[in-house]
Amino acid sequence: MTRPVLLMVEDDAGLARQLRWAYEDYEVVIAADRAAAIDAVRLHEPVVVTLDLGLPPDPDGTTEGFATLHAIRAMAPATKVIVASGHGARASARAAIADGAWDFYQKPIDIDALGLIVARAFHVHALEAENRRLAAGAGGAGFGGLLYASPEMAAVARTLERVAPADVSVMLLGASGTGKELLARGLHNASPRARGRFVAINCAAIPETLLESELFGHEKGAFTGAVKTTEGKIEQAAGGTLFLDEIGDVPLALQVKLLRFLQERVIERIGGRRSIAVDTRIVCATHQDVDAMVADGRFREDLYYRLAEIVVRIPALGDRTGDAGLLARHFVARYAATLNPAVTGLAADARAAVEAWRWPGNVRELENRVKRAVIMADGKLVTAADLDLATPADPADLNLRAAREGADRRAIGRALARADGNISGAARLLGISRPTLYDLLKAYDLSP
Ligand SMILES: Nc1ncnc2c1ncn2[C@@H]1O[C@H](COP(=O)(O)OP(=O)(O)OP(=O)(O)O)[C@@H](O)[C@H]1O
Repeated sequence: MTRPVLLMVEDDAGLARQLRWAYEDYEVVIAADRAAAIDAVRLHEPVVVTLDLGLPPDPDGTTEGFATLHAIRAMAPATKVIVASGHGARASARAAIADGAWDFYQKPIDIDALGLIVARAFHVHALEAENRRLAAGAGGAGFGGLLYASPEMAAVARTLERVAPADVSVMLLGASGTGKELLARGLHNASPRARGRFVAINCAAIPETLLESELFGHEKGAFTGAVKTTEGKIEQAAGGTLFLDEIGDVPLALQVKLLRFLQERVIERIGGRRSIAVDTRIVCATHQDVDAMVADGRFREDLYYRLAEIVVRIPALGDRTGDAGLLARHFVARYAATLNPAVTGLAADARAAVEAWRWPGNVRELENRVKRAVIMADGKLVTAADLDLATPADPADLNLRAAREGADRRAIGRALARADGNISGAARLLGISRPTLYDLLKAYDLSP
């Protein structure tokens, strides 16, 4: 097996000799200056680079080191660059990290300590590469386009992977912009129906009067304007998956028709007399509180049970540990490539702001903010101001508040899960009243 290349940019010949043999897990390549480093990056495409900031012709300063860092970042943005900071040079290490370095180590070098940092960098790079591979849907594995590092989303993905092969109906519950459509597509792609079509319909976006014909189709002459016979979405999804987005917006009269289809698996086009058998898998989604809708009669209970053989709750972006930062970096890279290639990453204040923001609009909001910020950015790094986000104020205050909120969210999430989404049950488990739980759900923008 070939060993991965570790490029070490080091101008001290004695130290370089020592480093060359220090790490047996890697093929260590040494470069003594910027030009040699750039050549080595082109030739070997190393995943991890260690970089001494003091390089000739400025061995006592950091200008050459920074120029090398920028050159590497421009050529290979995914490379993990670990910079060396001489004693008393923490400020330059911090500046290097703000400029896109991944980590730093203190000189004089401790071979074992540096080895750990390097090993971690390789590991993180491998995870990111795996995520990118999943995001690109390579090989049809995983859920196409889904990017996450959080345990919360990993659990969702595991559940969906498990239910994908079974022909059961799945209901995805989550706020707007949490990726429900992406997950529905992932479910289709991971199912035996992947060769069939994935047909999506947003039940909230279509006027009530047209929704029936969109779903069931119509015969020529069925109503004014029906100039030709048209298949509905249900028929189009035969052999594949039908994704009913915003199912909570389907009016009661149409719910009856939908239920009949789910029971008998046949449809009649509007104005038609023929029953047409359709074999399709139903995945639906809503941001609404369907339990409450069932409770007060706005959603038919019998239809709910047909649609919700498996219910999967999609956590809000703010509840996914570490995902906002990962997605922000992903969208910066994606949009910089086409909209503003000068942009190479996020400034420290932007990273802090991304972590602190609650993301009420979830991934869609994050994507839109980053896209706009990439266009607006003056420099190489997107700032908090470009994102139109406030820099988090006093970190101590913020942390305490965030910690309390985090604890509340976790407890509420667990109680809701245990009470199967039932508000009264969850409130009892939490030892609070129903109205208090409702207030908390609203304050934290959670859906039961
Ligand atoms: N985990 C993720 N990784 C990468 N992109 C994501 C992820 N989640 C969502 N997105 C992107 O965010 C946007 C919104 O996702 P999507 O349309 O699936 O959300 P939704 O929950 O169906 O929203 P709505 O209910 O408002 O229709 C899309 O551009 C999608 O590609």
